[in-house]
Amino acid sequence: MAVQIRKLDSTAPDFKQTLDALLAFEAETDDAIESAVAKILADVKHRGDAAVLEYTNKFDRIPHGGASSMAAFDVKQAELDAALASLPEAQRAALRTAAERIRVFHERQKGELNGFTFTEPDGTVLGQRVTPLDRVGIYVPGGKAAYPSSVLMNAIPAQVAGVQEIVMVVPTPDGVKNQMVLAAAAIAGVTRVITIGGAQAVGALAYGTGTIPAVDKIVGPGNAYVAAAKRRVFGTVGIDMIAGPSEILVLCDGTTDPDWVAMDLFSQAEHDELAQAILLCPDADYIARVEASIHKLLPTMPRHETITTSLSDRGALVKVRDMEEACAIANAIAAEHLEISADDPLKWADQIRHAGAMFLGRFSSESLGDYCCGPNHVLPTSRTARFSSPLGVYDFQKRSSVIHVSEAGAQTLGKVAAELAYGEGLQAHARSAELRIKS
Ligand SMILES: NC(=O)c1ccc[n+]([C@@H]2O[C@H](COP(=O)([O-])OP(=O)(O)OC[C@H]3O[C@@H](n4cnc5c(N)ncnc54)[C@H](O)[C@@H]3O)[C@@H](O)[C@H]2O)c1
Ligand SMILES: N[C@H](CO)Cc1c[nH]c[nH+]1
Ligand SMILES: [Zn+2]
Repeated sequence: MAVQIRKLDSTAPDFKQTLDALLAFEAETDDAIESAVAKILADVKHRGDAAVLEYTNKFDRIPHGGASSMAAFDVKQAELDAALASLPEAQRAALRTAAERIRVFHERQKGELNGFTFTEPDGTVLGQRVTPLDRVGIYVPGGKAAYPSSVLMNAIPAQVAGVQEIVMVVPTPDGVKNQMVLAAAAIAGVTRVITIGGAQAVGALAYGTGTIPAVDKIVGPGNAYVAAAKRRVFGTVGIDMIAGPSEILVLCDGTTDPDWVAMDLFSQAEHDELAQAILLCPDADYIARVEASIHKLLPTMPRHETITTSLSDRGALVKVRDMEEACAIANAIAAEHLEISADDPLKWADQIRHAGAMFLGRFSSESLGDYCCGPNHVLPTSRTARFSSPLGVYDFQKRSSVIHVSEAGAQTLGKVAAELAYGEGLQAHARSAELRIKS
C-alpha cells in the first residue's frame, strides 16, 4: 500500500471541517472494547488472582498451556539485576545516562513543588503540606513493542516524589520477557515487577488480588483496553491521564532539511497505526519537498507498514498563510508533541498556549525527548493538552491544607463562619464556630 498523505490548504472553505474530522478520529469509543473491559474488570474484582491468571494466559498467549499460578508472573530482583548485567555495555550506559538526566530534571521539578506556611498577625498559621503517595502502580506497555524508556519515565518521578512502593506491570506476549525493560526496572529502583498487562493488570492494581496489593494510583500509557480500564477504575484509585496514540505536529518556516522533518513525522507514526503526524508550513514548495522526502525515505523504514497507515489515515501536510496562522492552528490542535523547526523558534513559542511538550529549533527532534532530554515522555494526547500536563513528580504527590487557628483568630473567623453557616441553614456549623468565641 502506497502512502496517501493528504495535502490541505488553510484557505480552503472546508479546511476547518477537514481538520476537525482528522482530530476527532481518536475521540470515538469502541463499544466492543468497552464491554470487554467492563467484563474483565468485574471478573478481576470478584475472582482476583484466578481471573488475572486466566486472562493473562489467554491474551498474552503464555506458552506450555499457560502459567498455573500467579507466582510465575513475579520477577525477582535477581532476575532484574541479571538482565541489567546481560545488556551490551553501550545499551546499559545509554539507559543509565537517560535515567540520570530524567532524575535530574524531575529533582528540579520537585524543588518547585514544596509546601508553604504563613502566619497571620493574630498568630493563625495557614499552609499546605505536600506528601508522597504510599503505593503506585505503573503500567508499561508491552503488547506490540517493548518500552524500556517508559519504565524510566514512569518510575523515576515516583521515586523522586518519595513513593515507598512502586509496583510495575508489563505484559510479556508469548511469555517473552524483554531484557531491556527488566534492566530499566533495576536502574529505576522499581519495588516489584509483575508480567501481566491489559485491563486485567489495571483491575488487579485497582482492586488488589490475593497476591497483588491494591495501589493508590495507576499511571502510564497503554492501548485502548488499558485506557478504557483506567477510565473505569478512576475513583477507586487515582489515574494520571489517558495517554492515547502518539502525536507530532511540526511547525516549519521552510528552512529545515526536508528529510529531517519527514523522519520526525515518521518517528511518531511508527508507534501506531492510529498515531497522528501533521506538518504546518507557509511555503508550498517546501511542503512538496517534504512530501518527496516521505516517498524517498519510507521504503527504508522497517515499520513502513505502520507508518504508511498512520500517515494515510491521520497525517497531513498543511499549507498555512503564515507562521502566525500556524501558531493559531497549533493551539487548536493542542498536540502531544510540537516541534517548532524555524530560524527563530522562541518568537513562535511565545504564541503557543497548548502543547504537551515543545521542541524548539531544528536540532530538538522529538525523538530526543522520548528518551533522554530529561522531561517526561508521558504526555497528554487527543487535545487534552488544553487542560492537562506531562506526567511529573506532582502526579505522585498530594497536598493537604494545614490550618492552625490561634485563639485570637477563632474570635474573628468564628463570627464570619457563623454568619455564613446560618445563611446555609447549618446550625451545628454555626454553633461549633460560636462556642469558641469568648462572650
Ligand atoms: N504516550 C506514551 O507515552 C506512550 C509510550 C509508549 C507507548 N505508547 C502507546 O501505548 C500503546 C501500547 O499498546 P500495546 O498494544 O503495544 O501494549 P499494551 O501493553 O498497552 O497492551 C497489551 C495488552 O492488551 C490486552 N489486549 C490485547 N488484545 C486484547 C483483546 N482482544 N481483548 C482484551 N485484551 C486485549 C492484552 O491484555 C495485552 O496484554 C500504543 O498505542 C503506543 O503508541 C504511548
Ligand atoms: N513517543 C512516545 C510517547 O508518545 C514515547 C516513546 C517511547 N519510546 C519511544 N517513544
Ligand atoms: Zn516515540
